[in-house]
Amino acid sequence: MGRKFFVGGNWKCNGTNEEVKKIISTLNAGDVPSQDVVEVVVSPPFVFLPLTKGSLRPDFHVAAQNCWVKKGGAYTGEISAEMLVNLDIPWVILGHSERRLILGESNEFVGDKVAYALSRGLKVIACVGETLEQRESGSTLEVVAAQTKAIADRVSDWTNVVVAYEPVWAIGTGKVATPAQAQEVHAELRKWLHANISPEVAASTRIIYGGSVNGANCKELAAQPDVDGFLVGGASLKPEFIDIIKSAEVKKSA
Ligand SMILES: O=C(CO)COP(=O)(O)O
Repeated sequence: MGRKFFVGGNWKCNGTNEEVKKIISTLNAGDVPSQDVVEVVVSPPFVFLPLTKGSLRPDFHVAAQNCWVKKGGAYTGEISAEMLVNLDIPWVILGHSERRLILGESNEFVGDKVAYALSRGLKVIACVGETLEQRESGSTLEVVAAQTKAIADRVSDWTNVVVAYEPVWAIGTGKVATPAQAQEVHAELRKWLHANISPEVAASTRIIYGGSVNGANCKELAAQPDVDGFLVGGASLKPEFIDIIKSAEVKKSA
């Protein structure tokens, strides 16, 4: 089954109203491959979701960066999956390492969030990835498998899940994983899905890479057989995000 290339832009906690408008107008003017070739999803901070959704070109979609683990209610400061659905926001990023590590979200909590968001009809970009210490101690595969298992234990339909492999040591550091390093973990993750879920889910689930992706390194990464796209942080705020979207062409000609 063909996996459509996927490029997500995670704006994280950045931007003013004016800056967001500027980013959107750059994106809207960008010459990119068609939706048959690449799926593009940008993720502004919550407060800019309506502005972004209202002014972004229709072939690009919008994601929230997080949502609450269950139905909304007395949870001060949280945003529920229901609210995102109500605003017609189709996607949500869950389990980003910044939330796992800074806000203490456990594998189980992230798994619960993914399951709840999917149950409300959202599509999920579920993030996994090891720290430098974990990589150096040789436990990368064990860590990403445990993170993925906590999701798999709670989710039966993977149609609306994109897995983002984001090694923590590569995020915001300028220290991108080599194409071989990314390919190795992506292939292992796919093997894990094959063995623990099904051959169909392994073949059809997109596994995208995140961590210091930019306009210069994206093509080589995109050429790896198990790299199905990117989740881009810093460079998604810049015009080079368009070049990263264009790296989908590498797949088309492969
Ligand atoms: O965390 C990331 C995307 O979610 C990656 O961030 P950078 O591209 O800034 O390294």
